[in-house]
Amino acid sequence: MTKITASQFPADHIRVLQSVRLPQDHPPVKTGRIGVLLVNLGTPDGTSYWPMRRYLREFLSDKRVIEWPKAIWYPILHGIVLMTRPKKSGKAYEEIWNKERDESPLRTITRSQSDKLAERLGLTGGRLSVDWAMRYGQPSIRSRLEALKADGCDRILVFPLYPQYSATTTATVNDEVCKALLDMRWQPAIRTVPPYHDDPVYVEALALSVERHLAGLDFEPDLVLTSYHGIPQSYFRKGDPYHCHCQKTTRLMRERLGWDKDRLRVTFQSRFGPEEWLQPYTDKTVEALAKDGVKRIAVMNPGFVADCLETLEEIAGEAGEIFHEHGGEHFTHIPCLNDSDLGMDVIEAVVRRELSGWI
Ligand SMILES: C=CC1=C(C)c2cc3[nH]c(cc4nc(cc5[nH]c(cc1n2)c(C)c5CCC(=O)O)C(CCC(=O)O)=C4C)c(C)c3C=C
Ligand SMILES: [Fe+2]
Ligand SMILES: [Fe+2]
Repeated sequence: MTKITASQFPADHIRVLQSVRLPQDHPPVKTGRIGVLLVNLGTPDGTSYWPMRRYLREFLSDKRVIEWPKAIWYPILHGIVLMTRPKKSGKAYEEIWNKERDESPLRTITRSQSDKLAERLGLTGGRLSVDWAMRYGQPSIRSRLEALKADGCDRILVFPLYPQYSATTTATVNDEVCKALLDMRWQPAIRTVPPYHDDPVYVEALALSVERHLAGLDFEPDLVLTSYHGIPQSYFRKGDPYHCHCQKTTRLMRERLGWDKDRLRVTFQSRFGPEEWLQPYTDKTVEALAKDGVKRIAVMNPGFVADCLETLEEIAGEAGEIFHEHGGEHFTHIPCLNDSDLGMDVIEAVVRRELSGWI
C-alpha cells in the first residue's frame, strides 16, 4: 500500500481522529483517509502444478465465470479440468513469467500501476492510500480492503481494471468487495468505478498507442485487429453488455483514427470449453486472413489494462505463429497501455473523476 500524506488537506469534511483524546477504555479510532484499490483478474503464485491448480480452482469455481449448475460443472472441474489444465496453463505461464521477480507480468504491471498512480495523486495533495489486489489469488480483495480500513480509510474507491463491463469480470470484483463488507462492523463507504469503454481519454490513449507503434515499424500493416477476451455467446444473449462495449471502443477508435471498417476490426480470443463464444474468433480470423493472402497485420488488446498470459502468449506468441504458418509475412503485437504514461493518464483520469466530491 502506498500512502500519500500531504501537508495541504483539500476537503473540510475529512478528519483524522487519531489526535482526538479518547477515554482510556475506548477502542482505537483511525479514520479520515480515502483509499483507492486497483483490482485486476488474478494470477497464480507459481507455474508448477499446485499453485496453478489453486488459482484455476478459485477462478473456475466462480459462478459468474462458469454459469453451469454446480451439480454438472463441479464433477467436470474436479474430475477433468483440474487434473489437466494446471499443467498445460503452467507451461504457457512459464513462457511469459517475470523470472527476476518470480511472478506473472500481470502482477508486476498492476503493482507498478498502483505505485505510479499514488505518485500522480500525491502531486496534487490529499490524504489517500493507493493499493492493488487480485480477484483470484493474492493479494486478495478482502485482505487489501481490511488493510485500507485499518489504515483509516473510511471511503474506498474500488477500480475493477476492465474498460468493458462484463458480469464475468467487473461484477465478480464487486461481489467480492460486498462479501468482505459483510464481515465488517464499521464498513467504509464504497464506490466502484463504472466501465469506461467510451471514455475520450481511454480512446485517445489507444489511438495514440496504435499510431506510435505503427510509426516505429518497417512495414505498414494492411489492417489491425482489436482482439478482446471472449465470453460465451449465451451470456451475451442473457444481457451481458460486454459485446456492445467492445464494439463501441473499436468504433470510437476507428473514428478517431479516421480508418474504415476493414482496417480496424473486432475479434474475440481465449475460448474455454465446448460452448459457442463471441465471434469472430481471433485465431480463426488470423488464419483466414493469411490464407486470403493478407501479408501484414497488427493485433492489439484494448480490453486488457495490462499485458498478461492472454496477450503475450496467446496473441504475441500463438496468433503470430498461426499467421506465419498460413502464409502471413509480418505480424506485430501492439502492447497494452500497461504502466506507460498513456496508460497512467487513463487510470488517473478515471480515478480523479470517480473521486469527485471525496477530494
Ligand atoms: C472459463 C471462462 C472464462 C471467462 C468467461 C473469462 C472471461 C474473461 N477473462 C478476462 C481476462 C483474463 N483472463 C485470463 C486468464 C484466464 N481466463 C480463463 C477463463 C475465462 N475467462 C482462464 C481459465 C484463464 C487462466 C489461464 C488459462 O488457463 O488459460 C487473464 C490472464 C491472467 C494472467 O495471469 O495473465 C486475464 C487478464 C476477461 C477480460 C474476461 C471477460 C470479459
Ligand atoms: Fe479469462
Ligand atoms: Fe452489441
